[in-house]
Amino acid sequence: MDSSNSDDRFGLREPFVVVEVNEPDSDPDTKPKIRVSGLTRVSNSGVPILREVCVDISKGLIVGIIGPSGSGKSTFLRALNRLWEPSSGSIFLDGQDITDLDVLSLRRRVGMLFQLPVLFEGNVMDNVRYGPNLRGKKLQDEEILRLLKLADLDDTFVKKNSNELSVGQAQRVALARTLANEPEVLLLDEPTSALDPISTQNIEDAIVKLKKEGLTIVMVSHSIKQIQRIADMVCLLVDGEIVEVLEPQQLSQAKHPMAQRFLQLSS
Ligand SMILES: Nc1ncnc2c1ncn2[C@@H]1O[C@H](COP(=O)(O)OP(=O)(O)OP(=O)(O)O)[C@@H](O)[C@H]1O
Repeated sequence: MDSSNSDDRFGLREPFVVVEVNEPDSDPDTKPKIRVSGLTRVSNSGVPILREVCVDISKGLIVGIIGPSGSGKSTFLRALNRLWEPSSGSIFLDGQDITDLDVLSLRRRVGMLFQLPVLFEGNVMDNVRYGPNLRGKKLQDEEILRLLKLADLDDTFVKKNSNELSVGQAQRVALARTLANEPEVLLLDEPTSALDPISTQNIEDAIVKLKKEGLTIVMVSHSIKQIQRIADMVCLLVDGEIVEVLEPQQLSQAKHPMAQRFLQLSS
């Protein structure tokens, strides 16, 4: 692992941080799952929100994104499935510029779970079936139950109306709905912020299980402990820049002053 800020082997501009080094033009299987290069967002009023963020994310890792409120974590995550277009910079999925992909197919491959879940009208089953239905695939009942179980919901939820659910339950249905699309990458924006400790643990277990099945997971979390429990690598985002990439157990060794302060106050 190299967390250098000055690696120019890929011709990328600084600041450049790699979660895992991959040689250029290497075998497609060892290319980064996601490459973010010079990603910049400037607000309509001219304020920089993301500043030339560069990062490689290897397949099958859980990458935690942490940082102070307003540092750009959600904005970064949303860029990965084109919920906004960058002011400059590029994002590659398996080596392909995501702007060359059809947005719907990108969002099937790169599923996102938002901080506040939004469910469609209808019952839980309708919600879980939605994505596959769009592609002409009818999910069998057993598959729906499997997805709900993975998201820590028992089969009594199948027929519940989506407007009868608590925020935590809706969040878990949203997770099952996202998984129904068989994504390759899962973007999680504080996925357990509305959950009790037992559900949190079950969802963390599910995230680790999904990783073992080969999913690449990028997760924003305010919980350092959670990141230490499940992430393989952590990107520290401060004021729109990834200032450090560390292994979770090395967080106390962060050198950036704002990162140090944030970590001290968070632990
Ligand atoms: N659509 C937008 N237009 C203008 N500014 C925005 C927009 N969305 C976000 N911002 C600003 O960009 C900055 C980063 O926001 P973002 O939500 O990405 O931060 P965050 O690190 O996820 O914060 P939190 O931890 O509080 O969720 C903030 O200053 C926010 O006010």
